[in-house]
Amino acid sequence: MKNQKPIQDYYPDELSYCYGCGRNNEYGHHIKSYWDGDETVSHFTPKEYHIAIPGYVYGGLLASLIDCHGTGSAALAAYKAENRQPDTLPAFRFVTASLQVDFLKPTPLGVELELRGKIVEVKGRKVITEITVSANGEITVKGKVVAVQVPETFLK
Ligand SMILES: CCCCCCCC(=O)SCCNC(=O)CCNC(=O)[C@H](O)C(C)(C)COP(=O)(O)OP(=O)(O)OC[C@H]1O[C@@H](n2cnc3c(N)ncnc32)[C@H](O)[C@@H]1OP(=O)(O)O
Repeated sequence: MKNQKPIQDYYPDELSYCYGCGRNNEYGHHIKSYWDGDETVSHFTPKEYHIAIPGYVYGGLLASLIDCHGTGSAALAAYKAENRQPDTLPAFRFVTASLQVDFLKPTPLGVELELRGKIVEVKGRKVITEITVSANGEITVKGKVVAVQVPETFLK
């Protein structure tokens, strides 16, 4: 992970406005995803206004983190499957087809969260990942993301 550029920093400017991961969205979360061995990793510290009930993180935010770490992990996995670097062409860009989230325990506010992704399947235009969210070393949320390469028709 050291000295690695996050996959989102390879997205072109016009695809970098996503609320979850777009570096050009001043209101967004700016999620960054990296390889850590065979897993992907991302860190995020919720703000105090990302609150559900006092002391705990809002579930919609947690789903959003899983969503964008999932699509970022999908892009990382697609390059790896072709043994290519992320600055090579053709570029892999993914959108979310399906997002499943299980909230196992309340997620405490005020600490850094760690997201870890496992690549479950890389098949054709589709990548499936399983993502966990941990707080204080304990998994509080699990998710599954089906990401599909952005069709040409999506890009205006
Ligand atoms: C680059 C910066 C991106 C940042 C992204 C951030 C994350 C987001 O929030 S993206 C926004 C939310 N997502 C969307 O708006 C997507 C809307 N949906 C779509 O555009 C389309 O349904 C799309 C592109 C996902 C899939 O359509 P299409 O390209 O026709 O896929 P299609 O050929 O039918 O299916 C491809 C594979 O995906 C699977 N798949 C498609 N949809 C789903 C689904 N909902 N659930 C499970 N699997 C699915 C298919 O079964 C198929 O798998 P297989 O190859 O094994 O048969």
